[in-house]
Amino acid sequence: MRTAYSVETVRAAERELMARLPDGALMQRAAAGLAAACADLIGRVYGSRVVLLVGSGDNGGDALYAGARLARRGAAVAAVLLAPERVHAGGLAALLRAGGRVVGTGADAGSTAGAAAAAGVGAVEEAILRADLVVDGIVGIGGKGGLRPDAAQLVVLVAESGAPVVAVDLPSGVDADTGEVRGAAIRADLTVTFGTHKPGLLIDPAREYAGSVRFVDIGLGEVLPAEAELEALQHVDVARLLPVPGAESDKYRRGVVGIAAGSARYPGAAVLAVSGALRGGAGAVRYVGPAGGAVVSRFPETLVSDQGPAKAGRVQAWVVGPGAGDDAATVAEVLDADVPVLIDADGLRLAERDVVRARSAPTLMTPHAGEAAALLGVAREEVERARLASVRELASRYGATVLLKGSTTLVLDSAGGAVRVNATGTPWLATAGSGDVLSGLAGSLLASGLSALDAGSAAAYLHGLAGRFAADGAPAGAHDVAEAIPGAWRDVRD
Ligand SMILES: NC(=O)C1=CN([C@@H]2O[C@H](COP(=O)(O)OP(=O)(O)OC[C@H]3O[C@@H](n4cnc5c(N)ncnc54)[C@H](OP(=O)(O)O)[C@@H]3O)[C@@H](O)[C@H]2O)[C@@H](O)CC1
Ligand SMILES: [K+]
Repeated sequence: MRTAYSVETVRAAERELMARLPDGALMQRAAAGLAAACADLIGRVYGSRVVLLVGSGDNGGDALYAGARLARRGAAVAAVLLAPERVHAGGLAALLRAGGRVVGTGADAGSTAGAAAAAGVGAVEEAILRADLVVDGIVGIGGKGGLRPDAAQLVVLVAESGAPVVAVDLPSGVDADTGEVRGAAIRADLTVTFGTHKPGLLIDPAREYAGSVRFVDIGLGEVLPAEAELEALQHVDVARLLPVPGAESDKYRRGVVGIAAGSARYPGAAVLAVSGALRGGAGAVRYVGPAGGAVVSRFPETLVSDQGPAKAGRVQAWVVGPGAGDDAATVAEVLDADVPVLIDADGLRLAERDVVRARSAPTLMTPHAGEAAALLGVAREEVERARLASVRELASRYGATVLLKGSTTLVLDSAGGAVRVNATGTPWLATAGSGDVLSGLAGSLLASGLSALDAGSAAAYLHGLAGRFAADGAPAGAHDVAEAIPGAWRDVRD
C-alpha cells in the first residue's frame, strides 16, 4: 500500500524526528537522495549544466545541498535565487564551496528584487534555456496559494527551455494537501519526494505536474501515524481483497448480484453492466428491467426477471441506475432493499438523498465529475479542480461511500477514514459505457461480500488495469474493457 500524509501530519512527524537527530541531518538525507535521482535522470553528471531554482525555504536548501553534490561530481551548477536575502545560508555556502555559482539577480546579494528583476533576467534566461537539468526548489510543503509573479515567470522560462525538470518534494505551484493547481506550476519529469508521499502527488490535476515520483526514505515512517490521509492500493493489496471460491461454494454462496439498469432507449447500459458483473466474482447475475432480451441474447447465463426488483428473487447486492432514464420507481424500490446498493448514472439523479441517508445497509455511489457536480450544485470544473473536497462533501451529504471517477479515482468510506486513490486507469477509459462496466464489476464484488470501500476500490483498480490491457495504446470499446477484466484479475493474483 502506498500512503500519503497531509502537510500538518508531516510537520508534526518531522519535529519529532528532528528532535532525535543532529541538526540538518534530515536535509542531508533529502539532498543525498535528490542528487542521486538527478544523476540518474541526466546520466552523465560531469560537464552537465544544472540550474537550481531556489526559494527562501528549506525546499531551496535541499536544492542547494543537492546542487553542491552534483558540482563536486563535475557538473556546472548555477543557482537562481528568488529571495537572495533570505536564502538557506548553509546550502548556499555548500554550493559555492563546491564550485557552484549564483546567476542573475542573486549575484547581487543586496537586491530585494526577485529573480525576474530586469538586471539579471538575461543571465537567468540564458542559463535556464541552456540547461541540461533544472532543479525546482522554489517551494515545497511550505507553499501557500498560487505562485508569486517572480516564481511564475520562472515557470514560463522552464517550460520554454524544454530541459528535463526534477521537482524537489513537490512541483512548485501545486497544493500539497489537495492536488489543486492555482495558476502557474512547474511541470516536472520527476518529483523526488521525502519521507512520505503528499496527497497532491497522487491526485489530479497536481499528479500530472509531478511526472514520475521517486520516494526518498528519510526515516519519517517510524514517527508517522498509522492512518494516512490517502492510500493507493497496489497489486498485493487488491489480491488480498479478491474473492476466491472454496470447494464448497455454490453460486448462491458466492453471492448473487442484481442489476436494475437499462431502458428501452438505453438497452446497452444493461448489457455492459451485466458484462462487468459477470467478471466480478459473484456466483450469478440477476437482471431486472426492460432490456432482458438484449441481455440474454448476449449473456445467456443471466437470470432475467421482468417482475421488478422486489419480486426478482434474492440478491446479496444491487446495482441500480445505468441507462435507467427516468425510472425513479425502480431506484426507490432498490433503495428499499436491505442489502448493499450501488447507485450509478441516472440512478444518482433519481435517488432521494434522505432515503439514501436513512438506509442501514451500505450504499456505494459512483459518480463521474459531471454527476458529482450536479449532486453538489456546482460546476463540473469545480469538482475536477478539487476532487478530494468533492468526494468528502458527497460522502458527508449522503452518508454513503462515494467513488468519484476520473483520471484518478477517489473512494471514501461512509464512515470517513483514509481516501483511497486509484491511478491504474488510462485516458482511453473515457469511453461510452465504461462506467456501466465498472458499476457491474463493483456490484459483483459487493455481492461476494466485500465492503463498499473495498468493492469500490478493488473494482476501480481492476477496471483501470483492464482498460490498459484492452487499449494497449489504441482506442477500445467498453465491451473490450469488460473482456479484459479476467486478464487484469489474473495479473493481480499472480
Ligand atoms: N518534512 C521534512 O521532514 C523535511 C523537509 N524538507 C524540505 O523542506 C521543505 C519545506 O520547507 P519550508 O517549511 O521551509 O517551506 P518551503 O516549502 O521551502 O516554502 C517556504 C518558502 O516558500 C515561500 N512561499 C510560500 N508560498 C509561496 C508562493 N505561493 N510562491 C512563492 N513562494 C512562496 C515562503 O516565502 P514567505 O512566505 O516566507 O515570504 C517561504 O520562503 C519540504 O518541502 C522539503 O523540501 C527536507 O529538507 C527534509 C526534511
Ligand atoms: K519544489
